[in-house]
Amino acid sequence: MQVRLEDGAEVVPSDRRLLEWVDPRDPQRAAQRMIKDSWRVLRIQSEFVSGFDALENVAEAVTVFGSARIKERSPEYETARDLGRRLAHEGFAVITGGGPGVMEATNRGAYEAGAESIGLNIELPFEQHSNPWVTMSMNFRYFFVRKTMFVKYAQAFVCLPGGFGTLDELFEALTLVQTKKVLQFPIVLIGTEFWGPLVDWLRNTLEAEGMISPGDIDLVHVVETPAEAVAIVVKAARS
Ligand SMILES: C/C(=C\CNc1ncnc2c1ncn2[C@@H]1O[C@H](COP(=O)(O)O)[C@@H](O)[C@H]1O)CO
Repeated sequence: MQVRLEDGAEVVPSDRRLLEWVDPRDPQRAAQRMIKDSWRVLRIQSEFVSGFDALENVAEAVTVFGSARIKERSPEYETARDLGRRLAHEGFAVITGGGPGVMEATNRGAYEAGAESIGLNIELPFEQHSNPWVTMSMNFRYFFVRKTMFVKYAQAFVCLPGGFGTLDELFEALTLVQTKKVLQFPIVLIGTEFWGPLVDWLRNTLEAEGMISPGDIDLVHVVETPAEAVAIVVKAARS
């Protein structure tokens, strides 16, 4: 499943091939299609099978999201590393996207503390390696298959500051909890200054305009430190 760069060219990831629209009126494009979408389902199925098989014996785990762009030795990196370490000390495995930044730092903290440290990587159009701080690594072709694993094998989500990827993962989790697809699943955001304005907007705009129910906001816990985040996760998991 590894993505390679061929002569510097971008490799087309499987997700893009699946999502691109092929105009059936254009015989040339239709003929160029390497496999039909219907047969692509078998590849998707095999990715679910290998994910379920690899992860079925994971004990209590917490999935951590956050920016792929923060650098080693930055305060944000050290916060994520501290989070990984603290989760490990409480007996949790950590699951991340397996990439750089927050993912690497969290895996590193857990790894250094002797816990199971799982990286669920994703095929991207540019070369992508798993960070080295994992005890188990998988590389997924499809975002939606990988996201299923993030939720299914975790007892909670913790989000550190991040960009589109982190927001996507956060709001997917929120929707699943709001619609009761998953139960008893704490979602904790670390960083009051970073997340505060977003939560204010959720309250003052979404809730005020009736786009979410009163109480939906309570699905997210905003805290300042990894210690506070871990306390929430532990309380929920042990209750
Ligand atoms: C852009 C950079 C690296 C990309 N590599 C990634 N590897 C694995 N997972 C990733 C990567 N980029 C995004 N993700 C997922 O989204 C979240 C972070 O995205 P954000 O936009 O940075 O917030 C993260 O939790 C991953 O699951 C830098 O070299």
